[in-house]
Amino acid sequence: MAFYSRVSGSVGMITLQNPPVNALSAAVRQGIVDAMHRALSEPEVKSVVICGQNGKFCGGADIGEFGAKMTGPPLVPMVHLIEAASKPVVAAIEGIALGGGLELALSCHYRIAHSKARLGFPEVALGLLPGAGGTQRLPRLIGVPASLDLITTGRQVTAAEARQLGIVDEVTDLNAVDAAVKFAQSVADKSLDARRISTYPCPRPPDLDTIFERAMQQVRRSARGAIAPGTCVQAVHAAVTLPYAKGMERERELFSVLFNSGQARALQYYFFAQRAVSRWSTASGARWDTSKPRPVHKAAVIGLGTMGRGITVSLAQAGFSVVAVETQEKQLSEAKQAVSGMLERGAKRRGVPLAHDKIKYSCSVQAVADVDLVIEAVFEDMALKKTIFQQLSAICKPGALLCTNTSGLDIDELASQTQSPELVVGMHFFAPAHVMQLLEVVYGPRSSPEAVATAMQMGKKMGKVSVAVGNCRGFVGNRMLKLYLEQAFFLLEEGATPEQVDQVLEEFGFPMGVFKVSDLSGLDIGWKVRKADGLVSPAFTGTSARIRGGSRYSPLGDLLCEQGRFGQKTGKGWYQYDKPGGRVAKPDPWLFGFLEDYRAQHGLVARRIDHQEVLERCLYPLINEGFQILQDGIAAGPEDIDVIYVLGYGWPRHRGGPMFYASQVGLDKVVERLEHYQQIHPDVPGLQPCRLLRKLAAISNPAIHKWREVIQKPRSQL
Ligand SMILES: CC(C)(COP(=O)(O)OP(=O)(O)OC[C@H]1O[C@@H](n2cnc3c(N)ncnc32)[C@H](O)[C@@H]1OP(=O)(O)O)[C@@H](O)C(=O)NCCC(=O)NCCSC(=O)C[C@@H](O)CCCCCCCCCCCCC(=O)O
Repeated sequence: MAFYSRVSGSVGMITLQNPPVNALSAAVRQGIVDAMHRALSEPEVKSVVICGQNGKFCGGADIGEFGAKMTGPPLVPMVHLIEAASKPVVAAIEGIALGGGLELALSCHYRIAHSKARLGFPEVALGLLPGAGGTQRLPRLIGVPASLDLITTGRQVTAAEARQLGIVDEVTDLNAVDAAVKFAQSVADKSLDARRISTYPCPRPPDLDTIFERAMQQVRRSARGAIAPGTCVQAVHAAVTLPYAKGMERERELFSVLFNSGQARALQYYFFAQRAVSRWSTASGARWDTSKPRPVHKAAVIGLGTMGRGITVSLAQAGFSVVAVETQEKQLSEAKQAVSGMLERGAKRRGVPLAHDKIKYSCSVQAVADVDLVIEAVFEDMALKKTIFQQLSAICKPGALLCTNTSGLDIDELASQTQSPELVVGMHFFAPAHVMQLLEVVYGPRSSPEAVATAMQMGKKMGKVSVAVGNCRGFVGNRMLKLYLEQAFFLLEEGATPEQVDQVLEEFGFPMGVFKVSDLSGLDIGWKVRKADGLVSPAFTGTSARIRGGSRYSPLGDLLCEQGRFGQKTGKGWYQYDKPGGRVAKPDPWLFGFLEDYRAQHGLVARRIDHQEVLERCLYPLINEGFQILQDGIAAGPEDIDVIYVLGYGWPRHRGGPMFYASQVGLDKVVERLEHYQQIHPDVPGLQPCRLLRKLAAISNPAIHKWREVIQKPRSQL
């Protein structure tokens, strides 16, 4: 709701009250409309201030209302009522003015912001455009180029930048509401003729066409199939080419297209999913709200390869004291240099002080004796990790949390090397660890709720989105990825090329197709894992070359590695590059010949494989594995999987994540297509729809938020 009061005798004060972000729910809109009418009708009131409770002006329209039938006064007439008011209205912006919140502020005649406030139009990230006049008022106020930047990217600006752009009239370090009240008194009798933004002419720079062409090209390049950014450009175009009223009609039309799109549904689902994962639970019932994290002041990182360096930077930037350990002298000095460079670049980019003094380097594991938490980040080698965990258990102080950055090894096996297995959890960072937002927090059967809570909180402090997952090979992300990679290899055996498969996946919205990603991360990584698993051996020849454990296996990746083709780093992989370390992937005629010979050798006949098959074969087995993961209780809900895939694996956000995508395709359709492919490839177990998927499909596609009711309670793991 919105609360009306009178201050200093002549100022009507409207306070938005809808915690936590004062979103413009039906009740808030009704409250504002009622309060405006009251303020306008009271003769003693000479001016009005609009502010938000608890230091937050307004987080915009209530996204939770978008799925249901709209009630209450609509937003557009509400902002028109404010702008048309005969008494000056001043917005007192504290904390945030986002989306509809900024539109509300733009309908006021003046805007006073606190210096710590952030302003912006994040609608594009929800698959929308500012639909309450934002696309028409902002260009009139600050011009087309700056408006295009803010509206198409969703970039939020500080109060200082907002002042520079002309969005706010004054910035204060003091109480913004008090400042707004004083300001409102000072303008009480001033004419409002020049204060109604909708009456301003929209500036028309001479190179207008070029500006819009460039904006369109820019959004096409970065949007990867998302429709909202381009539609935002069209809406801003209307502000320049149409009178205000017509521009508003066009904004409404374009908003309606986006509002009713699947992409908006996906992005809004994702918005809530990303927040839902912080309310974690484990298979045994440990929960975020009943588990207390331990205090962590000092942390250690063991192993300063690429991952260890990124984790060190991330910890130091989050304010933790870090002991960074690398036993090889040469590696240690290289790491010091690399970490310094990363910190300097980070400080410059984020405008924060350097965090060099947070880090102490050592080449002895003994240096971690007094830390509260250790993150082991050595090679993916179980024997080595076990030795380190034995050492850590002996060296670390009682109660220290022992974490591993393994990307898929058994947490419990590592825990069993220590005296306190309840203090062992996985903290699986994604490369580059100081940049990527995702953290999989992996609990083993013996990890304590307190240990999980501590790792989850550490992740949050490091600016990560932490997702709690159970212990299994590959955890959630890499376990599902295995099925995706496997199908990509099979498609090559059957006649596809890496370019074809990658193109289909990139058109779907992945930033890079599976083969380009493989070249980037290095083919040798998977090869080492397969070798350790006993899948690579000269013994597998003839008819057994393409079978492991009774199931179909493609040795294509192994064969490339045997040729020294490890991807970008060697200048050759699934593609060729102009030099080792080169970045631009080019089709490689050698590979086509290699694939032909391979097929001939194994009696495979290449066939034409269409776009749809590539997509379904790559995505549906991955999705099916996601259902298996839910069935096994490894992830608590579909949101966990979707967040992992969007933040860790480049799944296009406007498709919501693999589980949301499946819900949109229709679970019965996914089952039907998997069964179809399984009939053709009976030797591929990943094509067999799992029990949970079949069960959900059979009860006619329940909405994704209902799936948890169907997922059976798995057996206790803690
Ligand atoms: C605000 C934040 C920056 C705060 O971040 P912080 O980290 O502090 O906290 P959290 O992110 O964890 O959030 C806390 C809590 O609050 C929930 N929440 C946040 N914002 C909203 C919101 N806007 N609505 C609802 N709930 C919100 C959040 O979910 C958390 O709760 P949870 O229980 O999930 O943990 C940060 O939260 C943030 O960035 N928020 C999003 C801000 C945003 O995107 N704002 C824009 C919203 S969209 C909008 O404003 C649209 C407008 O332009 C105009 C729309 C016109 C409307 C017309 C509607 C007509 C409909 C019919 C049309 C039909 C068309 C046709 O068919 O013709």
